[in-house]
Amino acid sequence: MAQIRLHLSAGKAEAARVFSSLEDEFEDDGFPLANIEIDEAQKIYEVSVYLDEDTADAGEVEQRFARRLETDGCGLRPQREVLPDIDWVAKSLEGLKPVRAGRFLIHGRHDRSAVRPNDIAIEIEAGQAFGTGHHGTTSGCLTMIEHLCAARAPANALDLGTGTGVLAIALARRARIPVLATDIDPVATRVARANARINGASRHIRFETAAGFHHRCFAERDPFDLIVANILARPLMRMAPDIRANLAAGGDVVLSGILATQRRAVLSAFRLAGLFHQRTLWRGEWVTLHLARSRTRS
Ligand SMILES: C[S@@+](CC[C@H](N)C(=O)[O-])C[C@H]1O[C@@H](n2cnc3c(N)ncnc32)[C@H](O)[C@@H]1O
Repeated sequence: MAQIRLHLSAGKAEAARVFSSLEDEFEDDGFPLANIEIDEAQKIYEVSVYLDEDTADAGEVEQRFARRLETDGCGLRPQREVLPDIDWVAKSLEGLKPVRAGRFLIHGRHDRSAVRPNDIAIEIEAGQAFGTGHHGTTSGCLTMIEHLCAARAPANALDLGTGTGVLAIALARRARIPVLATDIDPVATRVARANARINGASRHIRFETAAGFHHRCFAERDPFDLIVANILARPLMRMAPDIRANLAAGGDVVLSGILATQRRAVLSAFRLAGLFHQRTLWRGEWVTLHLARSRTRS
């Protein structure tokens, strides 16, 4: 349904006074009001009231708006704009188009039709946890997982900081191996567990809430031949010795959540821990790193 916006522009103090007067006038009617700075340099503000085009008494509302301005608006004249009818649900989903990374297609429920025959499709709804595939760190990890799985199949993986569980699900679906997926945030662990169920990956993945490596599940499941951790540079650097200690001989590590400017510092911290750079993927300002226990593997 189209909306009508009645609006006027004024200086800061005048706009605040008009806005407060309109709040008094319309507070019982529930019409949305806004007072937004539209010109920072000249300190010009725009005060608006929004009403649906089919509001029964739209004409009367417009007259009340104009009357208020006559008394409290120093003769300011309102303007009227009809806003086009927008499908807000479709609009909000536009930013969440399916994401491809290697063979993986990460998509929401509304985009099941985008799945092609050879895709490994993972359905994730944007919600309470991080990891819809749209962020460069997640897509970097997915691409790196695809690359590693194609080169040498891992047998026992860890997804540290699982968020929505997207990387754990990708590993389970791609390599059909046991995955331990942990997160410091119990909400994320719950969301990830539900996502694994939706994506038919539950039987491969064990989810635990844990800060770093502080949980007995690591001792029960290590050593891992693939550790994926998309967290942030500083916590990753702190955890470098633990990551190394939980990695099997010949194992691989994929790290992300690292800004390009932090890449050298992260590589140094992990070199000190005995893990060596193999490859970097660049996604905008973010990098995803592949490290291994040997200097020489590709
Ligand atoms: C950037 S998100 C990554 C989510 C998902 N793995 C992805 O790639 O999209 C980082 C996740 O790590 C979790 N996290 C942060 N610090 C952690 C820690 N010390 N131990 C475990 N999880 C942690 C956060 O709660 C968050 O869910």
